[in-house]
Amino acid sequence: MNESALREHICSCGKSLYDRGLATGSSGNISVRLDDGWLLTPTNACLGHLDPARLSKLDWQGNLISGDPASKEAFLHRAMYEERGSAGAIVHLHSTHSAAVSCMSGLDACDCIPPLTAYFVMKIGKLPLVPYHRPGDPQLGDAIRGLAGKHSAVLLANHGPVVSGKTLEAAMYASEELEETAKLFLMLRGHNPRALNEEQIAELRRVFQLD
Ligand SMILES: O=C(O)[C@@H](O)C(=O)COP(=O)(O)O
Ligand SMILES: [Zn+2]
Repeated sequence: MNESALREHICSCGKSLYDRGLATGSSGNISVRLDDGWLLTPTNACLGHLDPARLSKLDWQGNLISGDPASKEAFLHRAMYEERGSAGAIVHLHSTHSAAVSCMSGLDACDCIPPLTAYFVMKIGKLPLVPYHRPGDPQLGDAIRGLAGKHSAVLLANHGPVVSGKTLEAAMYASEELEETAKLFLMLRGHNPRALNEEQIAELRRVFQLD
C-alpha cells in the first residue's frame, strides 16, 4: 500500500474500532511504518473521526514532519518498531476487558492471560505486563524496549494493550482477539478453567510457525 492508501486505512480501521466500542472518546492510538518514516494518530484525536490529511508523519528521531501534533505515546510506538523490525503497524487501545485485566492484582507479569484458546496463542502468545507509568511518560519507551523483542503485544498496567503486527489488519485482528480472550478470562474467574498445555502450545507453534 502506498502512503495515501495507508492514511485511508488508518482512518477506516480507527472508525471500525470506534464504531464497535473498542475505542471510546479520544483514547487509543494507531501507527503504521512507511518507507520514509511513520504515520501516527494525532494526540487527542477520536479514532472514529480521523482525517487522513491530518495524521502525524514522523521521522525515526521522533520529529514531526507533517500533520497535527502526534500522540503523546509516540516514543512508545517508536520503541516497539525499533525492537521489532517485522512490525508494520501498532494499535494501542483502552478496550474494556483488556483494560480491566490490566488493573487486576496478582497477575503473572510474564504472562497476564493464560493460553485459554488456540487463537489467542496464535495471535498474541505470551502477554507480559508493563509496570504502571503515566500515559506519555518517556520511561514507558524503555520499559517496552526490554519486552518488545520477544513479544508482539504487551499490556500496560492500569491502562491497556499495545499490539504490533506485520500489517495494520494483523495488529487490529490481534487486538480484537486479545480483547475477546480478556473477556473470557474474566468470565472464567472462579470456574477453574483448563488452559492449553505445553504440548498443545508447541504443536501450534510448529504447525503455524509462530515466532
Ligand atoms: O492513555 C493515554 O492518555 C494515551 O495512551 C491514549 O490512549 C491517548 O493519547 P493520545 O494518543 O495522545 O491522544
Ligand atoms: Zn492509552
